[in-house]
Amino acid sequence: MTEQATRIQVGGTAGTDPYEVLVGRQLLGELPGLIGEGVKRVAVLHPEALAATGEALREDLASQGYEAIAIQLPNAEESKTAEVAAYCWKALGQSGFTRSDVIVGVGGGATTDLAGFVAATWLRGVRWIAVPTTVLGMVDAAVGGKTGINTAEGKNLVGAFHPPAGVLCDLAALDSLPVNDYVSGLAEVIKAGFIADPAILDLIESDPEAAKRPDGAHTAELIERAIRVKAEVVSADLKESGLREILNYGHTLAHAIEKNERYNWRHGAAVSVGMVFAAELGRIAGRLDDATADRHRSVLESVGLPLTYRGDQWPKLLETMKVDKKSRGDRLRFIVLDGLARPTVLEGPDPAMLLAAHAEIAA
Ligand SMILES: NC(=O)c1ccc[n+]([C@@H]2O[C@H](COP(=O)([O-])OP(=O)(O)OC[C@H]3O[C@@H](n4cnc5c(N)ncnc54)[C@H](O)[C@@H]3O)[C@@H](O)[C@H]2O)c1
Ligand SMILES: O=C(O)C(=O)C[C@@H](O)[C@H](O)[C@H](O)COP(=O)(O)O
Ligand SMILES: [Zn+2]
Repeated sequence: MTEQATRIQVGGTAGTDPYEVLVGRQLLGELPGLIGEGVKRVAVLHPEALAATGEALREDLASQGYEAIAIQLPNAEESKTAEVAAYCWKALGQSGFTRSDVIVGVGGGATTDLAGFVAATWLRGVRWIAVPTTVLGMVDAAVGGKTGINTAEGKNLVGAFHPPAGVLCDLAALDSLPVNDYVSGLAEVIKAGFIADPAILDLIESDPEAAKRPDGAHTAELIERAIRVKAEVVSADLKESGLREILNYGHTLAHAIEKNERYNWRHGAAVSVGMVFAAELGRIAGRLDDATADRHRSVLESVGLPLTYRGDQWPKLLETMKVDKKSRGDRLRFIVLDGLARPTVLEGPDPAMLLAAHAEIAA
């Protein structure tokens, strides 16, 4: 039985299909409605860490009459590869998966990115539903239709825009999330605070310890506020022709760090360092005031997120940043702040400026 849930609408503008993000508890009763009529097969893609959850969901769907299969993926970034996508395509092919069948991705952002990518590519696109089970998945990855995998050259370099038919954020899933992964997700929540909704920062600063816990006083509000920021942006600009770039705040450097660490750093940890870098860049460019730049360090540190990265890696990071999706030709582009909740693009910054910003995050 579905309890009362918060419903946040996404899309429905500029020819895109609308869908809802539900936030609450015991939401799986909503799944059959989202799967829709005339569906014969459902594939549940889940990470190894959620083997029991994935199997329980498969059994539940089978008991409702679907031909349900579970496809187990490696945990975390190991699932975001061409090999794992090919493994899924094979499983779908062997089960006779057609265009009227449905994929359900249950897991963190890595799982939903991969599940969405498999849905986007199988038969050139089948319906999919996201059931995010991490903070980061709920507030960011499962919402907005960016799906994809990593390649040897960089993060998320192959993918497609393929929005889900619905997103079910069951807050109870967060109870089993390791604290390190919980905190990693807070980086994207804090990002939403800096680019659009400073009330998020106030809530975290009022009790950083509570912000790190699923039973914290403001957990649901923080998650819902961050989802609303994301929903509003992607509804206005699904394919990142402009406004959506603000969601990439901190990501230019973050993705380079993740690649440099062979994807063994959590995305949120890298985004934390990337936001400190972007704040320094904004400050050095004369756009961001000292207080707001310093606030990045204090709020990120208060929940235990990293602020620095190995200083000897700069040449490699700079090289990797050139294939960032915001780059145009040889020109690097960064999202910086003109002030709190005033994101903007910094085009082709002077190399000396980049080096100076790097000095501020170099360990
Ligand atoms: N598509 C987008 O718009 C978008 C946005 C932000 C991030 N992302 C992507 O999301 C990924 C990061 O996602 P993440 O931070 O959720 O990490 P993740 O998916 O790697 O999950 C972290 C770990 O937690 C495990 N896990 C997941 N849910 C659990 C639960 N409830 N209990 C116990 N363990 C659980 C996973 O198996 C994994 O080992 C990155 O690949 C990033 O690029 C995508
Ligand atoms: O949804 C977006 O747009 C974002 O930029 C959100 C980011 O948090 C997310 O990590 C996204 O996957 C990055 O996109 P990319 O296009 O830089 O790979
Ligand atoms: Zn991100």
